[in-house]
Amino acid sequence: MEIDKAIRESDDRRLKAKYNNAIYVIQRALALYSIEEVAFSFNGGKDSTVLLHLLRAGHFLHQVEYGHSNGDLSDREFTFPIRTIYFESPSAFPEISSFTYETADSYGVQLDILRQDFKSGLEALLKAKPIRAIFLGVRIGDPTAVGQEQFSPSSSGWPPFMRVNPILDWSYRDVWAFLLTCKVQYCGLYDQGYTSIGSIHDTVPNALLCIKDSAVGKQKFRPAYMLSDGRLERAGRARKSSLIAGRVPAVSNGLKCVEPNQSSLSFGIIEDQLGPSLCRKLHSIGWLVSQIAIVQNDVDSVAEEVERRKSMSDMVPDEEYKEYLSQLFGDKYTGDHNEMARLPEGITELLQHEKLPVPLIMCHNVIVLSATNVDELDVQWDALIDSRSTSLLTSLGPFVSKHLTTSLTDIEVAQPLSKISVEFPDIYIGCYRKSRTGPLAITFEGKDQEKVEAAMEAISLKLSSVVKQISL
Ligand SMILES: Cc1cc2nc3c(=O)[nH]c(=O)nc-3n(C[C@H](O)[C@H](O)[C@H](O)COP(=O)(O)O)c2cc1C
Ligand SMILES: Nc1ncnc2c1ncn2[C@@H]1O[C@H](COP(=O)(O)OP(=O)(O)OP(=O)(O)O)[C@@H](O)[C@H]1O
Ligand SMILES: [Mg+2]
Repeated sequence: MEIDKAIRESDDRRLKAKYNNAIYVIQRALALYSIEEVAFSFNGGKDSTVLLHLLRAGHFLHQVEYGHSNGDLSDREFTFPIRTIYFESPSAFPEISSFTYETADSYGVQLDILRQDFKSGLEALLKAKPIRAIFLGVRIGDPTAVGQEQFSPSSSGWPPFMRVNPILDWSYRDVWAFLLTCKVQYCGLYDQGYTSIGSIHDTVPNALLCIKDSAVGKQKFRPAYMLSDGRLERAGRARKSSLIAGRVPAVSNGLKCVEPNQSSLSFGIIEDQLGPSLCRKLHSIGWLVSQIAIVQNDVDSVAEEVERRKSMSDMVPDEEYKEYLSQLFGDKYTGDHNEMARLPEGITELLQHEKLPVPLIMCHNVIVLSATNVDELDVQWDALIDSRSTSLLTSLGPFVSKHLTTSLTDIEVAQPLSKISVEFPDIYIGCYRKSRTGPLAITFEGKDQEKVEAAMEAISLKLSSVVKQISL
């Protein structure tokens, strides 16, 4: 089986682990349900293309395991036995529709075409067929994945069936690693900068892949697999709603910051001022920021990112917060603002302060700051520090920083520095050069002043012995 062989021969250990897990889920589903009771929801997108090939491999391995095949069958002799449904829509990209049909043809997939909306189509299908489980190419970053597991019953209000999500835990990189390793065809739109494909009305190529072709003066895009930050996969998809513009700009659990993309921050149209400002503030009270994430400014994207950082449940309307908003907006308080009152379920505290028109939100170890500019951030930060009601902020002492400069080259300082960083594991050592030929500045940061000074002395000694060796 060519897919199984390609993965086994690859030396990408992460991909192998993801593949094995997905195959395990598929095989469990095939053991739990008969072949007539399962269906595959295929739409020609990259995730469902991955799933198609996983299902081909999973079914093949299942057959071998149960002794129905000796494993010698050529893949093309194999008719794909799982009922496959495609919800065809007039607003689908023609490239996606034709890829879906062509792929089905190539792999012996019999397509059941449904032309209703998802819910009505599934209701009709489940009445007519004994289907009990449906395979979907949903992944954890998708807005619809929130709260789902690899086996998740359909939601209430939907006909009853089991949603089986074998690639739920796959990242954007995993998807591309699989498609490229297995050398399978995918829809050509992904080579034109599309990174996630919805309808023709809400999808454009991902601006992060744009290359300006100066000769012709028109835009060109790199292929989807070149997008380095998979979290921005949906940057080419229009937002479902613009209900909460300006809300929830910064979330920090002490080590990570999430910043919704305001006014196309992520496209470089405006300069990010909140991120650096918040980093400085966190640093001043002893926190290190290890990551800043920029996400779309909508409820789903923020919830997903928070979910990734700290497992937290769905966004639900919060009455107390709604009350604050209605006081703030008075008569202008509309349905849209109701959306703004959606907070993560399991919220632990609303942090009130006289200087804040609306309280800050704290959920477990995540603090949500709702500033839209640096001035507002200052006010919210002061209120947060002032209240000191969170142990997140109180337990840490500030950093002590020292630095020295040297005219030695990077290569000459590399070895002494790595020795010192082993000797002083709790001191953060960094290097930077303001210009390529200028002196190298070495910074030392830590909570214990004596240790910072000891590390600096130790490196000075080591560097001066390098200088002596050079001058000898
Ligand atoms: C086979 C299948 C099963 C689905 N099951 C559910 C479900 O149980 N609950 C739900 O809220 N949406 C379900 N959906 C809808 C998807 O979550 C859908 O992608 C989402 O509502 C957004 O669709 P849109 O982006 O096309 O508007 C299902 C869709 C498909 C194709
Ligand atoms: N029109 C459709 N017909 C059948 N299944 C669908 C349809 N739209 C979505 N699905 C199912 O939902 C899954 C998730 O859709 P989603 O759009 O997130 O992924 P994709 O289309 O496979 O890839 P991409 O994120 O690149 O668009 C699909 O993999 C597929 O299983
Ligand atoms: Mg899609």
